[in-house]
Amino acid sequence: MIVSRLNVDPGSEIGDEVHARNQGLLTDLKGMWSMLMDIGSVKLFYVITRIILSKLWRTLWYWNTTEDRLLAYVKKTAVEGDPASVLAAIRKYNDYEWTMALHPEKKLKTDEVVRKATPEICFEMGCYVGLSAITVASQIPPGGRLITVEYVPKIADVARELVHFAGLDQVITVITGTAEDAIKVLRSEYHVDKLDFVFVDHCKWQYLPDLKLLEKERLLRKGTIIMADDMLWPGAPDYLEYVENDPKYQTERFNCKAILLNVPVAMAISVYQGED
Ligand SMILES: C[S@@+](CC[C@H](N)C(=O)[O-])C[C@H]1O[C@@H](n2cnc3c(N)ncnc32)[C@H](O)[C@@H]1O
Repeated sequence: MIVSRLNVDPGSEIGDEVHARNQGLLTDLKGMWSMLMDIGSVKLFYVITRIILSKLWRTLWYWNTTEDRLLAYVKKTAVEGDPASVLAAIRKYNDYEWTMALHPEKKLKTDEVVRKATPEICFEMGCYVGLSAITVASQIPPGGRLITVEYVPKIADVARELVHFAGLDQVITVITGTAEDAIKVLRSEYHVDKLDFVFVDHCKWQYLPDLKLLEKERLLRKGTIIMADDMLWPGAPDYLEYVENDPKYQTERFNCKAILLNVPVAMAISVYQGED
């Protein structure tokens, strides 16, 4: 192609030479590109740029947000009143467009932990559209409940709609606001005495302060399970250091890989050993 654009006859000697040089250049470029892609930060930059550009394109084209599109997709494809089908549709939507919803391996681990623990009173920090909330709510025993907090009002509205669509209004309460503010009113406004299970998945620098606030408000009991996502990437090192070293917690890590980046990620699963 390049040869003909240069107006050189491909069959001629000069044509062959130009063609060979182009091929060499192409191979060099490919080599350089794959070398760059091996460098973690470049790969990270590439993946994030791709996600942002594809989201921007969709947002301008459809003139709505990722969460609006996800909600419409779930309502169109899932069965109303069936949490499993809502979860499957949210997951399927992730194949079309990246969202912040919990990745499949971690969802399975959450299923397992909650099923074994049979917690009645659960609290989540960082609801997003409710994938992890619906996951937890699907596993808790009858009569149990989950209070979840989402900081962005529009996203909290989508989560409420999805919870309603899944038929879980009686089980899940979505609070709009910060986890910190919610913790302060859990006892007075939501009649929580002690929490059996806590899922931590909001902004990483708030993990530790909010955990300490739960301790201070005496909302943890001996045996409360605290599951925290994104331990290694993006990472909450101060939180991990605390739950892995403070004798008030017994912690194990669940290691897996991030889907897009193929980098190691982990969840911390801690059991509170402190006083009630
Ligand atoms: C990683 S997403 C949560 C994903 C969700 N747990 C799931 O698996 O489907 C993090 C969410 O936490 C919310 N968030 C960030 N900081 C927060 C805070 N301080 N309090 C409550 N929500 C917060 C963000 O708006 C975002 O929707």
